[in-house]
Amino acid sequence: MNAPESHQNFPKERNRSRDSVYAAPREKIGDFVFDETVADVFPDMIQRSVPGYDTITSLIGVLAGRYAQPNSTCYDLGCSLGAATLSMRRRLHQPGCRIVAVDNSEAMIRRCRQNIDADASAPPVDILCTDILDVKIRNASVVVLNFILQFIHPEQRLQALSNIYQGLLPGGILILSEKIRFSDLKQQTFHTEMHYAFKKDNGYSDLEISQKRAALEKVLIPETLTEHRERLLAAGFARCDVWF
Ligand SMILES: C[S@@+](CC[C@H](N)C(=O)[O-])C[C@H]1O[C@@H](n2cnc3c(N)ncnc32)[C@H](O)[C@@H]1O
Ligand SMILES: O=C(O)C(=O)C[C@]1(C(=O)O)C=C[C@@H](O)C=C1
Repeated sequence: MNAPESHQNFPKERNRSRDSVYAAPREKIGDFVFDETVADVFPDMIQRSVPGYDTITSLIGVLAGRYAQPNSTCYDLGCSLGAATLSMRRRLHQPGCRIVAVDNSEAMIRRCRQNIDADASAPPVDILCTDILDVKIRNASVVVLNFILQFIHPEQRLQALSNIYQGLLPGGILILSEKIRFSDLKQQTFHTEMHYAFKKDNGYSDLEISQKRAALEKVLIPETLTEHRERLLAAGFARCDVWF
């Protein structure tokens, strides 16, 4: 398939707005929220902030094409503008498959609907504006959590994963992407510095990086790979493999 060079999982006409949400100095930094301002620039923001985002999102579609089962449902939980939904939709060839895309931000869901409407792929998509903790997962062959578990309160994460596990068909998969934390201080410092360097290289200023970091501090709670692994096994998953 042809993949345009940037924001390849979003329709072209929604690619243009550049993220300058944290560019101007702020007296007080409130908690980060997925509101209209963020939704407007989201394709640019996430691509310039998350190393590997486009590759991961494209490969979610490849994984769905491989693991989706006929007459089953693929879930995109915390779908934002529908990038993972579109990536899966374009690669699902199994008969009777549908996608359920869920996000609790109205600003995101409104734009997600426009993106799905503008896409001509065949599998039906249901778009729900609700909390992923309130969604009963049923008859699922593929469930995607692409950079969203990190925004769920840590005490609610086991419940979220157990709910997903209970709704998965035999042979079904959960694809989980997260920003991770390292328990070794030197390793954590190295990765933090690399992440800042990535953002600077993508045109963010020191002020933008530090103001956004302050806004995310209490909202995006990363955990170690071990914590994720142990929780996935506690939720019932038979195995947990790092694929990227
Ligand atoms: C970093 S974005 C996810 C990116 C998206 N999955 C993608 O592939 O482009 C996190 C999203 O999770 C949503 N979110 C956060 N907490 C949520 C919750 N409890 N229920 C539903 N959506 C939630 C936010 O509104 C936001 O759109
Ligand atoms: O960790 C950061 O600094 C980020 O910017 C990451 C992150 C994310 O992983 O969701 C945070 C919020 C935005 O939605 C885009 C990217």
